Amino acid sequence: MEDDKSNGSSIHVNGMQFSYDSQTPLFFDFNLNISPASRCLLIGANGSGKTTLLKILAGKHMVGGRDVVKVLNFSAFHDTHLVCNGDLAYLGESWNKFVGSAGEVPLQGDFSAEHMIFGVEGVDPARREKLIELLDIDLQWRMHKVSDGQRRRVQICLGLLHPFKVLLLDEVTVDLDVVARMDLLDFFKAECEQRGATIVYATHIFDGLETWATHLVYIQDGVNRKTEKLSELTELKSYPNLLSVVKSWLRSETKIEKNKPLNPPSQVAKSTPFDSSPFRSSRHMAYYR
Ligand SMILES: Nc1ncnc2c1ncn2[C@@H]1O[C@H](COP(=O)(O)OP(=O)(O)OP(=O)(O)O)[C@@H](O)[C@H]1O
Repeated sequence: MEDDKSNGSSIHVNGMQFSYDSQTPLFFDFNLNISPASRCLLIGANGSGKTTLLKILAGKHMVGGRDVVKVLNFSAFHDTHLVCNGDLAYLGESWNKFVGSAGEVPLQGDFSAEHMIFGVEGVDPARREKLIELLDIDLQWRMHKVSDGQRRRVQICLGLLHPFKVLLLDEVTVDLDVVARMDLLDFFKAECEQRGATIVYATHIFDGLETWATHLVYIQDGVNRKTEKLSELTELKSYPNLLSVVKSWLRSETKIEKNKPLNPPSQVAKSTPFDSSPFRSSRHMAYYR
């Protein structure tokens, strides 16, 4: 019988292991629970594993069996309807390099914002209008001629057209001006409060997030160091803001790394016959979904 420990979590990761190719595992026995309707910040130094974790949660890497990485109680990788029906949405790397692509091959063309946004089928017209207005998109924009921030707005709009249940954001506000960023954060907050959506947001920009986020997950070198409600974060009482708290964590992290490695040698990957199996963890398979 299936052992379900997700306890109603929107996101449940149980004993996850993941490594790129035959490298030392980035994640080793990684666990995570994120409750419905939470707005969770994913925090960590450069290279700590935030993007990789979000991609795994988005079903882009096949990791472990069906019960290791679960979103809305389904397997993030195997249950493809999660992404197809829009319940699970991921907004990650920008279109700066690839306006459109087939795998890694960029497709070049003259697309208008209107062409892209109205090309998405089954969308509630009122939601579409609201997003176009919120993101201040000019439907006549030619996608190969607009600025990075304008292109990013169209990308965000496309990603939000369907009313997601779980949204994974990998630093999507970096190209946006301050007004667009704050409006978007307000929109996300309303989506969680009104529809019970869950958001995980990886960022290095903490401005305005103390009152926006409900939870925080802090990872260091693929290790879940802290999962906490923001209201229960004791450090926020002794530091002026979240930025100072995170700065103190990352500074002390450098000292830990200098003194001892986080992963004991026993956790370092050994080459096994499974490495050459087509069923090992693989990012390549995700390109064909
Ligand atoms: N395609 C890849 N192949 C091999 N190693 C990779 C690949 N992508 C990421 N890594 C490694 O995995 C680790 C985690 O990278 P990841 O991009 O998840 O970090 P991050 O926390 O998102 O960093 P940042 O804050 O800089 O965006 C890094 O050490 C990185 O070098």
